[in-house]
Amino acid sequence: MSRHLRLGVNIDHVATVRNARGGPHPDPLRAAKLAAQAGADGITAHLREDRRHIRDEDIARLATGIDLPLNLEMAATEEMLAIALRHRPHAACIVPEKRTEVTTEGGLDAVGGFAHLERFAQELGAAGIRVSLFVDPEPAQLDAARALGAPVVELHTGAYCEAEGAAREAELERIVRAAAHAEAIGLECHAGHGLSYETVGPVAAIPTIVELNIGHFLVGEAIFGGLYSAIQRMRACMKQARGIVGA
Ligand SMILES: CC(=O)[C@@H](O)[C@H](O)COP(=O)(O)O
Ligand SMILES: NCC(=O)COP(=O)(O)O
Repeated sequence: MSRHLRLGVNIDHVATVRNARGGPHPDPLRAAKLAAQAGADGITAHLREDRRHIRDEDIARLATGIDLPLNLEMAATEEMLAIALRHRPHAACIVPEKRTEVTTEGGLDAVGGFAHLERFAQELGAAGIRVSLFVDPEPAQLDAARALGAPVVELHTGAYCEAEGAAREAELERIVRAAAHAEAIGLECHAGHGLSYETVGPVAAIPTIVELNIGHFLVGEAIFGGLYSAIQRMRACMKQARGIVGA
């Protein structure tokens, strides 16, 4: 196993704060550059169809303005496919979207949506973009991702983070099993959604997970101690869980 666990910092909610006043501040690109200085391995941005946070011009600026790999989260729509093909991010993570949801409520249904997703996975992959599917930790979903030719899955950790006590342990067990299944069938395994200092450790300790994407909690913590320090503390939690000395 690779002991280094990559941290992708999701800067969506910097844009949420910016959009509250309609001006340019705070700038997600500036946040992305700061995240790089603080030790992020990548930047994640979700261009929602309703543009509630990240906007088209943010993706254009991130695609050329940062030295880190950009992971574009996108719904499987023609509009988003065209944007991804125009900007050619390092990776594209296909996510489900419901217009009225407060946040991404669950994973993509790669089994039921197989026929629809096939062309998106194929066209993104053919353009040299690393395709990832954001799925619930269910083996059948991983099998479908594999059959679609996606090299990567990102396991939705929202249910684990929201649960408490025995229910959280059960959700963690689902993630552990799914991560093992991902490795068994040759998929690179990422995880994310809702992770915090409190919840990150057990997920970071799963040896077959190689990347975590974390956003909302870090941006929230930035209010109290700054983004740089929030990222560094998250990084330390991840290293500690991975057994890296000096965390
Ligand atoms: C897919 C995912 O987990 C993130 O992109 C997250 O959804 C971003 O925040 P919102 O769900 O609030 O848009
Ligand atoms: N794909 C998950 C992600 O990018 C970050 O989710 P969150 O930490 O903002 O909930």
